[in-house]
Amino acid sequence: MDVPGGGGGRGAPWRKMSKEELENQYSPSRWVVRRGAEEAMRTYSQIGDEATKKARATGRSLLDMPYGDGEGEKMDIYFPEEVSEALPFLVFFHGGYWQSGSKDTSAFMVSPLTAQGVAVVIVAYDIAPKGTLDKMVDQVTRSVASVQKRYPGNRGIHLCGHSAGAHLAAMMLLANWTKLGVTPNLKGLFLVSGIYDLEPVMHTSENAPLLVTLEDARRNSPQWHLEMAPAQPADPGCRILVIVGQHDSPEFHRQSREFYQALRRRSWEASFEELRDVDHFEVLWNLTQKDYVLTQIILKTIFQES
Ligand SMILES: N[C@@H](CC(=O)c1ccccc1NC=O)C(=O)O
Repeated sequence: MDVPGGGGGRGAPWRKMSKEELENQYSPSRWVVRRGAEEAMRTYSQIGDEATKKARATGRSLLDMPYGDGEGEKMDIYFPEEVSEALPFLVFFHGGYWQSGSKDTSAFMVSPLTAQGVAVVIVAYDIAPKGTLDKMVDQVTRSVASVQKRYPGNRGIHLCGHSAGAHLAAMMLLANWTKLGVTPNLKGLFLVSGIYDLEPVMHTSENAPLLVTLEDARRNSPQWHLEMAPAQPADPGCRILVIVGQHDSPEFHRQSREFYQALRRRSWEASFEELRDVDHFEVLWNLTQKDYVLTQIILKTIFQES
């Protein structure tokens, strides 16, 4: 099979990069502008940890709800004060290159969203080396189906993912819901600083615990499916917002832009947003703030459609 004709094809810029340059492009912490790499990562974990503690201490929640039989197949559900049968849901998948991160430190957006009447679900999945990419995609698919089964009267489910989590969210566009016996009421996707073509990542040190082969990479690349697989009908009721931070690396910008363009070519209702003056991590920790531009975009989108 040939490689995609677009940015992932033979002429893709990453194919001409040295090993060091590729490593650099796919190390988000090396592109932060306001602090050192380690400090940025530390601050990110700290803010995620504090936001999660706050969400668990102050609001109503159901923690560690199983969405499958596996030990790691759990999700935390955070509710707004107002009890309602018909809540809009936002389901979040954390990042960490499919090998770090946890639902227990990823409730960044819970407080500002529950305060406005949105139920927020933070999903755990088996990161590598325990989980493979296929396993993670399957788990995330079942978590979304489980939200729909548990709350059939929901007023729409929006998915949000950061970095590797944006990849998992984007893979939901290819999910076979019929197999799971339920079609989630998907209204939108917020894809934040994501990776949609996994092939370049396969050539970096991040692949050591993942052990992704070229076939795994393609099977699990939404970009590849959009460009190469037979066209699937786009869902006109599902809006997709592809978001990248100004200080994300040029390769992260390229991945987001090309995924957005591929979505548009396949008739998805997609839009693209570059967020001013934020790096790969700040974009997420800013979601703890109700006034942050992305928090406001998410709320506006959810309430326009619910
Ligand atoms: N090793 C990476 C860490 C990283 O990429 C990351 C960390 C936390 C949350 C998301 C991340 N990126 C993609 O999933 C780095 O050097 O930036």
